[in-house]
Amino acid sequence: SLLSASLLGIDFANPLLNASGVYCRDVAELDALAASAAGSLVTKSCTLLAREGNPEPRYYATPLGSINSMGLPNAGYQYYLAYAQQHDYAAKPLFLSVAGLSLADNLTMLAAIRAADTPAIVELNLSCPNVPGKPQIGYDFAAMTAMLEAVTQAYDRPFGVKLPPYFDIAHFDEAAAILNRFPQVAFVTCINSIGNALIIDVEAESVVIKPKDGFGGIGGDYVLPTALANVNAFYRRCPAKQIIGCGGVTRGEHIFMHLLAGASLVQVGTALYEEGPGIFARLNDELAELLTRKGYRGIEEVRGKLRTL
Ligand SMILES: O=C(O)c1[nH]c(=O)[nH]c(=O)c1Cl
Repeated sequence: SLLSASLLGIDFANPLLNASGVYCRDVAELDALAASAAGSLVTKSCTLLAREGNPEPRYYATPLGSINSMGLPNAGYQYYLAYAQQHDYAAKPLFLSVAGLSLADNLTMLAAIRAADTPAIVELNLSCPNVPGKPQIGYDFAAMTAMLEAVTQAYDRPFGVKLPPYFDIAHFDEAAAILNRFPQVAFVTCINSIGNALIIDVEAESVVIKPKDGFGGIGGDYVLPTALANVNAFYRRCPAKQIIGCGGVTRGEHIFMHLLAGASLVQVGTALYEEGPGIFARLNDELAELLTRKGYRGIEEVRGKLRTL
């Protein structure tokens, strides 16, 4: 139908899902997403052991978006694997986001996920922490290569990677060249939050979140152009892979932009946090109205059709 989407040969009723980390940390939230108009859902990035995460306030929203330094609070990978094993895949697909604190942790989690033999699709979060003092994995190309070499040995199913935003053409080139060495990396999710931003409250003359002296990843309106550029950069450079867009979606026309840029599915983070799962019905309606007004019969006709001048 009009909004039907496809990834890894799997059918989706529509291209929308949550961004990992938003509205997906416990069963109640995951069940609410499963019951919503979202075409699929992804779990909070998990670690080997459960984590409380950073002290609060660790999330703050402004009229233009959000800032967070959650610190990977999650119930531990077995919790999300158990959820994946009871999920009704006939209703909608489910993604498991994995963000091990070490390569060893990722290998342990992926081996368990593989052994469970669930239909869940793995999204490997490369914005996970690296050795202290070194940049996150997504910004350490040697570590990223080593991680993918080890993961593709341990996990023999197609999976995807969640990338941080890049801002330099040479970085798009280098990151894509690494990913293209791994055909098993079947999709790329662009982008994670733009890291280490700082939001200031003038009234209080203060930062707005407690961890890291107020430094945190931003999402929302702040990041839409960067998200679209990363979607299109990897769409152009990775013709054998699919792209999941993430960043800056608050209205149907933003989903349309992500589709034009090359996205097959589109994730919603900050706007979902602020509006709740009802947002998916609104966004699907707005997207359907836009597609119909423009004479499209399906989102497949839109994907990657961005014109240049
Ligand atoms: O602080 C977090 O939990 C977090 N926050 C983000 O904005 N992206 C991530 O990938 C993670 Cl893991």
